[in-house]
Amino acid sequence: MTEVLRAEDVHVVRDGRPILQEVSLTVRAGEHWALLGANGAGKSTLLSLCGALVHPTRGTVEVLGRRLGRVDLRELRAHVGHVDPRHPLTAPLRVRDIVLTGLTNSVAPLPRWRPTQGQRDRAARLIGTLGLADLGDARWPTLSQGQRGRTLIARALMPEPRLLLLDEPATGLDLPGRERLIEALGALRREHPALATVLVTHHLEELPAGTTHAMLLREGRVLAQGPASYVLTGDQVGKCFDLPLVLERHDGRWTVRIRRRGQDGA
Ligand SMILES: Nc1ncnc2c1ncn2[C@@H]1O[C@H](COP(=O)(O)OP(=O)(O)OP(=O)(O)O)[C@@H](O)[C@H]1O
Repeated sequence: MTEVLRAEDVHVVRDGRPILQEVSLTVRAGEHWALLGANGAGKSTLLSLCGALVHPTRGTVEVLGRRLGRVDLRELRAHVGHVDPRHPLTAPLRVRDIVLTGLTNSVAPLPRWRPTQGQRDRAARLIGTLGLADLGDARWPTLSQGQRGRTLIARALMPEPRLLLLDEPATGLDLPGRERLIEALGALRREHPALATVLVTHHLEELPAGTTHAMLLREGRVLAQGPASYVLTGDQVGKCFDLPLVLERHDGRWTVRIRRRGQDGA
């Protein structure tokens, strides 16, 4: 399968402090990675490297076959969908216009830029896939947090990226909002089988059933990585969060709870 991302022996140092150490990761087309770890473990820093937002201090990162440090990061970023929960939009734009700004990589529509009919059709299809078909004309300030998140995912997909990065996309969503997001990610994966995704979260309940791989980060180092069913066990996730945990998987989704003394064989 085609590699979309390869990080080798990456170190990131900030203010003289190691943030990531000896991190290697390869993501291939069609793979859906979960990046898990406690607060401060280095997840967002690793996602920034994947999105060509920062350079490693040491080691190599290749995004879509191009080595960071040898190519124009801005040009490379245009080919990676990065869903930023802090999207700086305040204007009351309509959902369909926000989604189209994914093509110009701008917060607001560019003054003289006009989308083609084909681009409009693609925006409408993505809006449908993300479960927003009835909201194409709705304006940003009237959207719920979950609807905003799904709008931004549709926006990130407009330029047909091969890699989609999601930083805690379910944060702040209520239960229906979270489930709609997970459903939309499932639909996306079915409709775009070659798309690769990397999703950062603290919560295993937020992982879609289609998650294929996982990486556990602890204090800037990789604790475990590989196929999700191998990595996401009570023992390994427990080490990651420093808690005795019991993990269960039903219909592809995960639940987790603390293992009580005297229960579950402890
Ligand atoms: N530019 C920076 N300068 C100094 N320290 C930084 C910088 N960026 C991140 N850090 C530190 O690096 C560590 C890892 O940060 P990062 O945001 O990658 O962690 P995270 O796993 O995403 O955490 P969270 O779950 O809290 O979002 C933290 O201790 C953070 O304070």
